[in-house]
Amino acid sequence: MGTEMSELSRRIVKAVLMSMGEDSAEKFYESDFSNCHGYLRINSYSPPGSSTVDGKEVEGLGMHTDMSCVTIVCQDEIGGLQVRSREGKWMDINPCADTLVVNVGDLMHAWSNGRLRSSEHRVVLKRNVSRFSVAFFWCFEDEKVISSPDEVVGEGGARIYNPFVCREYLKFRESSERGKFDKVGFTVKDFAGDLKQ
Ligand SMILES: O=C(O)CCC(=O)C(=O)O
Ligand SMILES: [Fe+2]
Repeated sequence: MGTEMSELSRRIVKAVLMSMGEDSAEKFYESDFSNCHGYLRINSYSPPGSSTVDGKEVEGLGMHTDMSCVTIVCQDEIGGLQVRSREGKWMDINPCADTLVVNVGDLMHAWSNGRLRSSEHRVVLKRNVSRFSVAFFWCFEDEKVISSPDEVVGEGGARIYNPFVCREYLKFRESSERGKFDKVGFTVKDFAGDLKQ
C-alpha cells in the first residue's frame, strides 16, 4: 500500500506544480520534491456519547494544518471532516465512495511562498458512532532547507518566510502544546516569520 500511496503523492505533487503555471515544474520536482517520503496514520474516533444528543457538535480533532507537503485522506462514510474557507467559514467535506481528499500542508505552503494555502481543517462528530480515517502525509526529507525558489516568488515579489530546516519546524510543532493542534495561527508563520509584515 505504501508504494501506491507514494506513487499517488508524487503524481499529485507534479500536478500541483503544473497548476502553478511553472514552465519548470519538472525542474522543481527534481530539485525539491524527489526525496520526499511518506507516513501513514490511522485515526480512530470514539463515539462522542450523549453530548451529541442535543444536536451539539463535538470536536474529534481540533482545527489544525498538516505538517506535510500534501496529505491524502481516506475517510469512512460517517462524515465530519470540515475545511475552513479564507473567510473562516467551515465547509463539510462529505464522504464520497472511492474518493480521496487531498490537503495542501504547511511545507508546500512555505515552499510556494504562500501561493498554495495550507488547509485549515478539523473533524466534528455529529453522530454517536465510531469513525475511522487514514491519512498519508507526504513530506520533505528532514534535513531539507525550505526556501521558496526565486521563480516561484516571482519578479518583484517578496519571500514571506525565512528559510528553515524541515526537521526544526517539525520539532517546533511537536514540542509545543500550542503548535500541535487547535492554534492554527501557530504554524509556519510563527516559526519562520512573516517577512511581509
Ligand atoms: O479524520 C479525518 O478525516 C482527517 C484527519 C486529519 O486531518 C489528520 O490526520 O491530520
Ligand atoms: Fe489533518
